[in-house]
Amino acid sequence: MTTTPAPAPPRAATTTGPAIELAGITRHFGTGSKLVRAVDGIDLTIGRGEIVALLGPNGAGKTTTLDMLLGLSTPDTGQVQVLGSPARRAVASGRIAAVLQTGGLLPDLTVAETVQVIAGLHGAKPRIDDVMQLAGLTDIARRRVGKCSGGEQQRVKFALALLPDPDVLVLDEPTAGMDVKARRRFWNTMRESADAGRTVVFATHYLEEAEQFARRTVVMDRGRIVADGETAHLRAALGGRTVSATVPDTDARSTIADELRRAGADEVRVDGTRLTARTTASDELAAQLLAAGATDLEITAPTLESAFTDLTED
Ligand SMILES: Nc1ncnc2c1ncn2[C@@H]1O[C@H](COP(=O)(O)OP(=O)(O)OP(=O)(O)O)[C@@H](O)[C@H]1O
Repeated sequence: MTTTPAPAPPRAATTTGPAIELAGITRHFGTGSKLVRAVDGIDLTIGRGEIVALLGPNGAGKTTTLDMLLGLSTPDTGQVQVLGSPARRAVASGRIAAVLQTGGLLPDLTVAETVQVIAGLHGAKPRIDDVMQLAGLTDIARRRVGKCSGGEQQRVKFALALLPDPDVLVLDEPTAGMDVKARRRFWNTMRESADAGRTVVFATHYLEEAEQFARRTVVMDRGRIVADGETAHLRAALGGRTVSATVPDTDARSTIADELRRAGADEVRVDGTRLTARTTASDELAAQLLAAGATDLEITAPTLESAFTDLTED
């Protein structure tokens, strides 16, 4: 039996309330001395249209969290709501879809055939052309999936996830194994999709992806959320900024370096005429250096990599 899908309601017309709500979620594996608390009490609310990076080291609990979000596993305790419904109902109605690390594609089908078969199952044939284009697959439509690179296969999975026109898209390390060019291409495509108002949650090990793509970053470690905020704020709030300048005047250089050390600035270094320090008062230090005749002033924010290391270190 074939069914014609009802036209999707405009995204803005769906009910109000958050896209995702996790309340008091826990999930463990094993027992006794082998007990692993993969998710150890997570509360997380994600609004509609937000793009959120879930960042954390191996084993932090990201995949376990996303699996519960997708109804693939059930929390031991706590509630998962997606667009106001239990996760499984949201998945069944195509309102949430995912690009996961696991889950194979059939290698003997071409890219176009793969998309057509799944579109048939979803009753989404009218969306095939749009989705092929959005996922950047038009040029490789006739290639067998088995001959596609890792990055191209991820784009095929992305296309399949877009077929039901989901409101929420979940991506678990979608660019793992892609080279820099493929990664950039993937995120450009994703950005277009997100601009259409979708909520996007992605787990990543690539810290620059969180910086470039997500306004909000949730950092997980050992099953817990250890930081949650605007990606730029998270970066700036942690560790201040590194200020570096050439200070030709020897007395001024050593006076400023001594003052910085007394004030508790980190990593105060003097290499020849170059003075470098990490401080939370970077504007004040920059003004002081310029007043002392400094040149070649540089101020750099820490990378998320170093912010993340600071956060997750004991
Ligand atoms: N099915 C399972 N059986 C036993 N332990 C599991 C199972 N799934 C996950 N774990 C454990 O739960 C913890 C969290 O794993 P999870 O895969 O959620 O982390 P992650 O943050 O996604 O890691 P990665 O970045 O490596 O994918 C890890 O210690 C992992 O070994």
